[in-house]
Amino acid sequence: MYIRNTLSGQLEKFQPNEPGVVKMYVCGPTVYGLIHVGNARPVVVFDAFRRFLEYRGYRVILVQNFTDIDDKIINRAKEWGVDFSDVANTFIAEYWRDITALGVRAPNFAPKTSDFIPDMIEAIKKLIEKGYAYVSDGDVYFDVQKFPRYGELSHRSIEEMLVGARVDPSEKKRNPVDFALWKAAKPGEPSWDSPWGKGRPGWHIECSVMSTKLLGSTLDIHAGGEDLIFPHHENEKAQSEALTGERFVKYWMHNGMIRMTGDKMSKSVGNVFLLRNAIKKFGADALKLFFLSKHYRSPIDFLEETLEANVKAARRVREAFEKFESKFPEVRIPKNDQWMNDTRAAFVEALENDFNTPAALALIFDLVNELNKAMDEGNEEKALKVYHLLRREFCPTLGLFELPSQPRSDDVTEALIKTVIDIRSELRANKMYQLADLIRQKLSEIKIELRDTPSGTTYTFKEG
Ligand SMILES: Nc1ncnc2c1ncn2[C@@H]1O[C@H](COP(=O)(O)OP(=O)(O)OP(=O)(O)O)[C@@H](O)[C@H]1O
Ligand SMILES: [Zn+2]
Repeated sequence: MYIRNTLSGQLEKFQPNEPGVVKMYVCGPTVYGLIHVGNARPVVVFDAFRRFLEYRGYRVILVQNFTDIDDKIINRAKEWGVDFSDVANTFIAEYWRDITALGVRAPNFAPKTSDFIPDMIEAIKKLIEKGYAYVSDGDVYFDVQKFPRYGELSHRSIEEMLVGARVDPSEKKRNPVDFALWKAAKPGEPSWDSPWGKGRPGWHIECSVMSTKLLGSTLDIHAGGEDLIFPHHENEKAQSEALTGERFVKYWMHNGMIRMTGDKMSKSVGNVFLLRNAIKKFGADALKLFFLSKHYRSPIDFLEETLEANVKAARRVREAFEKFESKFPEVRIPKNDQWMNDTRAAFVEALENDFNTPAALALIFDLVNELNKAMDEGNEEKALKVYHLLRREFCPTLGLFELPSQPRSDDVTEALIKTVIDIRSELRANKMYQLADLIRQKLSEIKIELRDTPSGTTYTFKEG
């Protein structure tokens, strides 16, 4: 199997440290709000990758953290007049709801920052002892100049970083590129006792500590969105390697960004489509097809047309399965043969090439056509073989079609809205504007927004 390692920028043969075992860490969400479609991409992609490793016989130990101490969480807690942990625990619960609705398997461990504070303090103490970190007025910083390989992952030099760095004269850092390991407490913020006074850990140290505590000093795979390469992963790497003297990660995998209206879908930009609304509108399988139809490293634009095509594709697969299942309600297992082995080999070959899910999906769709053809021709034996590979091996390996189909804004709803729009257009044509406006208002109350365009009236579901 080959994986493109962000560290080398090359395709590399995959060989975990311990034969047969894969230790994998994925950076999880900062829990101060509901997750959006962009946040769901690494979750879906790396869940599928983990399933594929298991399909290939590896025992995978997957850790995905929750960042539950952060400025954004603290600000939200102040705004809402609750404790920071109430905000975090609320959005952790909401996260599980969303991920379950999406049909993604939970990681083996889901640690929270707040559960590992003593370990983080220990790690920071060691970094100071080893000369990689310094205390400055209650803060502790990592001294990047002391770590010669700093910049190796993001492929930039400290000089380049300095050009972009903001120099604040009140800074307590020696160098603007240095980053915080520990931040002194500000009034009204959650804080913990430490040798440097009350404070809280910086963002990067948490992932270094939680990953190595749970998985050991070298991880086989560290994954996350490419927006995390710098500074987050660069800093995690520097701290961890400075601490242990060993290589932190064998393979770094980064997914490309989901874009909306040209930019990265992001809470700070405000161009987000919440995952739960997307599941409601398109269904979990169409969404997963949307993520897996492009290579994990490519950017994808979140476009209605693309999603609609995925909805149709998902429906086509489901219909073929349902047809087979209604014809043959008993579970039957085909005898293995050369064709099945060759087909498996083609599936594996696609995914062993830097997890090329578009190629694997193309094979799945070809097989769906074969399934339909075999059923039409009454070739039961062939139909069973194709069905078996699809339903019990390939689709579960990518996490597809496991949940009961979820009615999105289903066909009946769609037809009803269109009928109402037609009646409203008729009213407008007859200058009965009051009634037409009443219809618009009533639809808006149930979160359906109408837009009159020169080519007719369109509608969207309002967020929230
Ligand atoms: N638009 C996106 N496309 C793909 N992955 C994303 C996108 N936005 C965030 N991610 C990934 O989601 C995971 C959770 O990250 P986190 O909670 O820090 O989100 P975030 O980057 O703060 O989101 P936002 O920018 O919306 O605040 C990370 O792996 C991150 O790389
Ligand atoms: Zn992280």
